[in-house]
Amino acid sequence: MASDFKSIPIIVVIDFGSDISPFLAKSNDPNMGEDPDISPLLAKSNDPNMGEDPGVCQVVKQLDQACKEAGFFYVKGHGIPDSLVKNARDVTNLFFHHPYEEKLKIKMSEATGFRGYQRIGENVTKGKPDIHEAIDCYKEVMPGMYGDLGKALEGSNKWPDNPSSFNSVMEEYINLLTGMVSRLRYLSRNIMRGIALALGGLPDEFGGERAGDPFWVMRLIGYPGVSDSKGSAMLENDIGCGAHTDYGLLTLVNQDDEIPALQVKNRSGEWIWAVPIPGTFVCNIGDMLKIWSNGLYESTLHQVINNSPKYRVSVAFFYEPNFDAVVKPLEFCKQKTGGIDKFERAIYGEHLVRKVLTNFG
Ligand SMILES: N=C(N)NCCCC[C@H](N)C(=O)O
Ligand SMILES: O=C(O)CCC(=O)C(=O)O
Ligand SMILES: [Fe+2]
Repeated sequence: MASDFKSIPIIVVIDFGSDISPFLAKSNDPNMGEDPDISPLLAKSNDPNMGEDPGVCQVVKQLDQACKEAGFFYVKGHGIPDSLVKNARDVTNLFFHHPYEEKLKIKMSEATGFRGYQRIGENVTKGKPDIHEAIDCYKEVMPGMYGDLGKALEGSNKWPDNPSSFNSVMEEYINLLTGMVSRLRYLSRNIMRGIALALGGLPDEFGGERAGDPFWVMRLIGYPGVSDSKGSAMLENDIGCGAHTDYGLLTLVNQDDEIPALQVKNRSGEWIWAVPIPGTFVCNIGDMLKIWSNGLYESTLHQVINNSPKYRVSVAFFYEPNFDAVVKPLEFCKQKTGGIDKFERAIYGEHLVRKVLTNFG
C-alpha cells in the first residue's frame, strides 16, 4: 500500500555494462551519480549470491522502500546517453507539430494492430477523453504467434517519414531500453533483478517464463499546453491523461525536462508531482508486478496535467512480462502476506489487450 509520501525517491543505478550489476542507491541525493567513490559498490549480477554484496544490499533496500512507499522512483546514472534520450523527445515533438493530415498517414486502427497515431481525445480513461495525442508502438507480433491471445496486436509499427531520423532514433532507443544491444543491454532487466531481491526472491525471479522474453510497449506522447487546448470546446476536461495504473512490470518515463505534469497519488489521496529531474527516468510498477508480489508492491495511480502554456512531450517505455506469461502470486511473496492469494491469476497479454480495446472504445 502506497504511503503518505510527499516526494518520489531517487534511486541511482550505475550500469557498468556487461554482466555487472548496477545497483547502488542513495535516496534523495541527486548528485550521487557524480560521486567518484561509488565504483567499489558495484556487484556481479550473474552471481547467485549477489544479494549478499553490501553495495547491492544498499540499493535493494532503497528499491524496496521506494516500491513499498510510492511504487515510483527516479533512476539516475542509467547509462543511456543523454543525447539519445533527448533526441527521442525531440523527434516526437517535431512529428506532433506536423499538420494533422501528415499525422493521419500513420493512423492507428484495428487494422494496424492498434499501432500508430491517435489524435487528441482518442484515448479514453475512465470514460473521459484524454487531452493527449500519441504514437503507440508494440514489440512485433507475427501472425499466429500467440494464437487468439495476440491477434489484436498482430502487425509491425508505423513510423513517420518525417523527421527522417525518426525510425533510427526510436529503434536505437528501444534496443537500449529493452536490452538488445552492447554494454547497456541490461538496464531494465537489472532493475527487475534488484526488485526481485528487494521482494526477497532470487535475482532471476523475473527471468524465464515470467519475463525472460520480455514484451515491450512504447508510447510517444504529446500534451497540448493550456492555451492550445482551450480552443477545442468539445473536449470536457483538461486532464492530459486520466488516473490509471500501468499494465505490466516496469515503466520508464522519459519526460520533458522543463514542464512538471506527471502526478502520483499517495495514500492520503494527494497528488504528488513527479517533477522533472534531467538525466533520470521516472520508473513505476505495473499491474503484473502487483500480482506477482501479492500486493507487497502496488501499481500506483498516476495522471498527467499540463498546466503550462507549452506543449509537453514524454516517451513512456513499458518493460513487460512475456506476452503469454501466466501471472499469479509468487509463493515467497504469498508467505509474507498472510498465505492467501490476494489477486486472481492473469495472463499478461490478455490484460494488455483488454486494456487496449477499452482505451479505444
Ligand atoms: N500503457 C499504458 N500505461 N497506457 C496508458 C494510457 C492512458 C491510460 C489508459 N487510457 C487507461 O485507462 O488505462
Ligand atoms: O507522460 C507521462 O509522464 C506519463 C504517461 C503515462 O503515465 C502513460 O502513458 O502510461
Ligand atoms: Fe502510466
